[in-house]
Amino acid sequence: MITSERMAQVDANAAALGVPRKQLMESSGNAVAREVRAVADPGARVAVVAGRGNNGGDGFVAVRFLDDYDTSVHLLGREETIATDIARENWAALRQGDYRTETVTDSRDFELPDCDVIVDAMLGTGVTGALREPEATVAERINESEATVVAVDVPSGVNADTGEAEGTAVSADRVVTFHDRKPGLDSLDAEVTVADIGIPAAAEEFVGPGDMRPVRRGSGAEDARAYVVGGGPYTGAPALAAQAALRAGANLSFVAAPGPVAPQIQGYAEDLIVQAYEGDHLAPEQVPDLVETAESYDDVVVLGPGLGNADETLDAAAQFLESFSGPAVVDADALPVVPEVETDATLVCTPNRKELAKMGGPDVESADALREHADEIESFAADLGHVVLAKAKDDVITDGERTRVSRAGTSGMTVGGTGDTLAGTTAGLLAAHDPFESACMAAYANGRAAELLDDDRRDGLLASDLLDALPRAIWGDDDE
Ligand SMILES: NC(=O)C1=CN([C@@H]2O[C@H](COP(=O)(O)OP(=O)(O)OC[C@H]3O[C@@H](n4cnc5c(N)ncnc54)[C@H](O)[C@@H]3O)[C@@H](O)[C@H]2O)[C@H](O)CC1
Ligand SMILES: [K+]
Repeated sequence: MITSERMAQVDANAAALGVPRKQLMESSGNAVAREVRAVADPGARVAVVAGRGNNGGDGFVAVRFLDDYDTSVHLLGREETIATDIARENWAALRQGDYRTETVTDSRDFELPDCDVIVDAMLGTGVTGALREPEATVAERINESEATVVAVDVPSGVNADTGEAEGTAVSADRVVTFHDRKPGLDSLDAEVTVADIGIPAAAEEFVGPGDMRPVRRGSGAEDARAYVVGGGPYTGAPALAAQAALRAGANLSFVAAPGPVAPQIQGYAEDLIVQAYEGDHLAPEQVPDLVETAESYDDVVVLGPGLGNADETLDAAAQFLESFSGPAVVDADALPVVPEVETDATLVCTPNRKELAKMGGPDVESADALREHADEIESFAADLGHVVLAKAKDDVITDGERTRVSRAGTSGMTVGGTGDTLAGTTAGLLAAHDPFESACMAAYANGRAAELLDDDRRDGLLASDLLDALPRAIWGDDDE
């Protein structure tokens, strides 16, 4: 099963892998023609009713594969209003060939020709709301007709994700859908064929620019705040994480740190708000205040960077997670406590290979081998009940059901601190997005930031260099 949104992501990933959407459209149209062949013999009359989006484009392509049929193409709308280049190019191919085409701007002028098969290519996954005119009237005509109706991707007017229609919708005999089943098709009274359109498996397995759609298309959180609980023995880690959160869209980034190191953390960056607590390391007595602060401002917490592993600190980390119920990224020394606690918090855990083993996850022999253990990491995340972003050369991201791999990155990233920027980036995204998707996007963005700097930095990359490149990596330079 695949939702329309995930389909759009996979489609963009395929384009980045060298299989552009026009090529997919060619396969889709070919599959539609195959379906027509299954219901009618050569010579039969086939009317293709096409909309102005890519669903219509699939219909135009199908016509070129049906030269031994008596085809006619009915474009709903003026040709200047065809919405995409690839659909327009396929329309032009018909116009310049010897095909029967007409444009219909007023539904009152539309007469469905006598035909044996109707190809419904009016609207696919791009539908919003009830069918407008002329589509609504044309859908009624199609439904009154005796011809066999083959719908392209989804019957026009039906929401592919829910199966619901807000107004009139085409009632199809058959549906040719692409790549994978759509959740909304199961409830329909139609025979559904899933056509393989040649999307590379890598477009689904690997995180790509398409996976960045939630952040690139959506609006960020109104009031995203990050709250890094870190520092003590180390000061750079919390500063990097907190700055990365700002780069990933947080409006404010706080660091709660022990008094003696707070000025040093502040000294790295004027953009941070550093709040000092008593003592030289995190201890249980600080926890109630920290939890209260984080919860009262709906902060996304980053727990771990630079905390160290004093017994008291680990106890405090466990207590924090037991009483906190918001979203949090857990990293570094705080990771091993996660399996030991009962928590209502929504966690994204970001272990490296060694931290993964310390958490009770699979013991992976080398950083290069992480991906081979993806199934075990998935089961581990399912048992844990939290998202795991296991970081290595290839990152494995899983929520126990969905698992993806991010290959983005460079050899320069083995330098210290890149895990801290990853944790902070995850937090910045987690304020506005689903935890699994945030983890996928953060893994891709952190690696992509390094790729953007690779010409200048090579193996001399610093984690702090990533901060500058993160916004471009997140909001895009690599779209189709
Ligand atoms: N990988 C893939 O998913 C592929 C899908 N293909 C086909 O493309 C369509 C989706 O195309 P898209 O252009 O995004 O949308 P539509 O063609 O469904 O419609 C857009 C078009 O319709 C107008 N519109 C929206 N709502 C309404 C309405 N209620 N009434 C009237 N008009 C409406 C809107 O303004 C746009 O102009 C997918 O289903 C597949 O068939 C690719 O060909 C192959 C890869
Ligand atoms: K359709």
